[in-house]
Amino acid sequence: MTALEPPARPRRAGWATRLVASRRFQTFCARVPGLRRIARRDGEALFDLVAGFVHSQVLWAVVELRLAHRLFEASQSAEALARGTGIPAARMAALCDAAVALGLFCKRHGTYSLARRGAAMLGVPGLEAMVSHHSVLYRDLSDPLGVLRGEETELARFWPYVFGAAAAEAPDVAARYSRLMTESQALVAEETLSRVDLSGASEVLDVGGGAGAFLAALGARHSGPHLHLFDLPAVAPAAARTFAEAGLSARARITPGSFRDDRLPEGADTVTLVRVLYDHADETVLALLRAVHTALPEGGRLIVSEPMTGGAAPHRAGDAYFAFYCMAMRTGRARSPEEIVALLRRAGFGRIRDAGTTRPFVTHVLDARK
Ligand SMILES: C[S@@+](CC[C@H](N)C(=O)[O-])C[C@H]1O[C@@H](n2cnc3c(N)ncnc32)[C@H](O)[C@@H]1O
Repeated sequence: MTALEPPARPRRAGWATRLVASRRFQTFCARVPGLRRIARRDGEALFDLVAGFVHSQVLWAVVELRLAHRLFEASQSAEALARGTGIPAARMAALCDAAVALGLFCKRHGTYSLARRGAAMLGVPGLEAMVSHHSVLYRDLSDPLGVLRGEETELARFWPYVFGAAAAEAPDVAARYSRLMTESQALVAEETLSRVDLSGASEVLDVGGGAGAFLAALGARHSGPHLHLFDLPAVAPAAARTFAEAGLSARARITPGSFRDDRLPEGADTVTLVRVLYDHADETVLALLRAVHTALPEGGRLIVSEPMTGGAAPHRAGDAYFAFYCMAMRTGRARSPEEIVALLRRAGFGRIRDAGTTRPFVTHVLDARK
């Protein structure tokens, strides 16, 4: 249910649901061809849910030991891969077999090589860094009820700005989270810029723009727009480096500040909020959207890009992953496009277009006009 939908009246489970849930019916299905196939598929899907956490840990171990990189260099035996890891060869073989089963590696005559999916993993910018930092989320999710009840989490400390600008003052902490965001930004920028055309913008203000990766991608794609980044003071030096390295310093400027405490700079005809809203509570988001509305000229444009939930039709990426990730961060939440549209309307935005996504696990884009 989204915040906009009235709740449906509670109904008792229908006869079909009660039938499928009965042990006798399941036993019957296992014997009847046709039904047997459906029952087996359901069984496999349920088992995948049961085993999902273990699959993630296998992936985490593969990333941590850089096995995909080593197999990219040359196919190898488990003995060779085990050397220097402190893991016995037989256990390394078990890990590699698990990676074969998950479609990451291939195995031939006891030698392992990269499967297509394992190779693709190396080609996805930021994926390995994302997997690595998930150890923090997994520790929190070892007590999912605690996360659901809103108890303290380790992940919230990983992203200290969720507690306000002052919490994110340490440059090393800001550098750590900015690096992770920068590495994963390439796909987000690619998806966002394929959904909306920003070539005609005169100045784009990226609020919460982090280390500048989104503006750098925008600047590389379109030569017209001036680039303006707004983020916390601890993050600004990394953005300056990004622009210098991309040869964009002459087109780019940076305003350090907090959107909780400071006015947003004016002058941009387009504002972007990329992976910012889901970190914050509704009141903070509404205040930020109102501030963006004030900063924009009449007809100005706001692009919101971040992973969203499915609303009336929950989906795996938004509802079973990002919603729980945000919950573990404690302050924000993943929202459906409809919920963000409602907040945009309350902030004064009129024409709003859902620019959609082809990859909901990367981002989803909304395009609004003042
Ligand atoms: C999840 S990161 C996204 C960074 C970048 N937009 C991206 O997608 O890679 C959220 C960003 O919002 C910034 N941020 C959080 N609170 C802020 C505040 N009060 N004022 C300005 N920026 C803030 C953080 O420093 C961080 O760079």
